[in-house]
Amino acid sequence: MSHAMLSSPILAALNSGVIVVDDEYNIQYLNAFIERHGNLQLAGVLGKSLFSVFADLPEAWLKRKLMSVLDLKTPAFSSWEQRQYIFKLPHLRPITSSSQYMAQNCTMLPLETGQHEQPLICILIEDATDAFVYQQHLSRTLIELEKANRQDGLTKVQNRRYWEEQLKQEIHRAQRYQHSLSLILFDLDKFKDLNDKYGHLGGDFVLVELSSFISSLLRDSDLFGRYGGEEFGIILPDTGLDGAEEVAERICRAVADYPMLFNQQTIRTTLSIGVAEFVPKQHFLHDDLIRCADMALYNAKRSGRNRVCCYQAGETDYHKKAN
Ligand SMILES: Nc1nc2c(ncn2[C@@H]2O[C@H](COP(=O)(O)OP(=O)(O)OP(=O)(O)O)[C@@H](O)[C@H]2O)c(=O)[nH]1
Repeated sequence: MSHAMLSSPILAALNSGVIVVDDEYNIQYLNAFIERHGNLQLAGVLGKSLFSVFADLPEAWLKRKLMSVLDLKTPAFSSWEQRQYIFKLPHLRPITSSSQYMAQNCTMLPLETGQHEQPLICILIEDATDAFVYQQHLSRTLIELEKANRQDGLTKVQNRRYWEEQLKQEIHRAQRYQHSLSLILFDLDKFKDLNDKYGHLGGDFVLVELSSFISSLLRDSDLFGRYGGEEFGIILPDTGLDGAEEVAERICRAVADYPMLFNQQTIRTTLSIGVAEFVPKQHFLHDDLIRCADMALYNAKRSGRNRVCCYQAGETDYHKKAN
């Protein structure tokens, strides 16, 4: 293949990279695109090893690829999805991306040469940075959407739908592996009065503040969700009734002692908390566990609020809700 053909104006003007190497990986040609992005001149690298000119190439991998192109006389490919880039070339876009390097689709082609001429391989480098950045945005958006789908919009703890799904899964796990599992349900005391006194924004502020404060008191493995207006649930995997009661007592005391500053006013509130333990028996569903914790919660309301009540086995009905 003549050098004149390799340096045709079309190759020079191409908006993709072209590098030609021989069977010893020495550079026989590279076009203006590579000169520009790689900050080098063809004259300065002609005949030099590809691997000495481009430091950081995945040498063993690329040699294997190029060898197979020569041996099989068929093209080989590498897409940015498999390997973000082969040649460490900076991209020239004023865009924000997690990478400063050009994402690339590369094609390695065997070039037809005369029988007695040295075999050549052409490496085509297509700039795929736009696709890479678009894909990054898309993945980030999907992660955010997925998170939003699980979160309560106001308090950022799990929303009811997701939290109940978690409870079903944890019950399934506890059944299967005979693990203990407990549930805490709590409700803010006299929240209606708080709303009346500080306005709905004050009420919202308290829900957000307490959610964040209570989250900080829990283990990473505990699952905290908003069950309804001012009612929340915490699933405690691998925790029996005594352990759950201890956690509930700690939360109850910490919240009662937690002053919240809203519009230069200090707000204090308390919780009524019900605790129930999962009973590993057949047909015990997540609804049953919620019902047991709910009974205990209403007992806590009934017996004066700002306290923890545990569900006692055998209780079968709600005590009347306190006024
Ligand atoms: N600010 C605010 N208030 C809410 C929200 N969801 C529910 N509420 C209010 O919470 C109050 C709950 O009142 P009740 O069910 O009577 O209970 P309570 O006043 O807390 O009294 P006890 O539970 O018996 O201690 C209602 O006034 C609801 O409007 C919310 O997202 N933001």
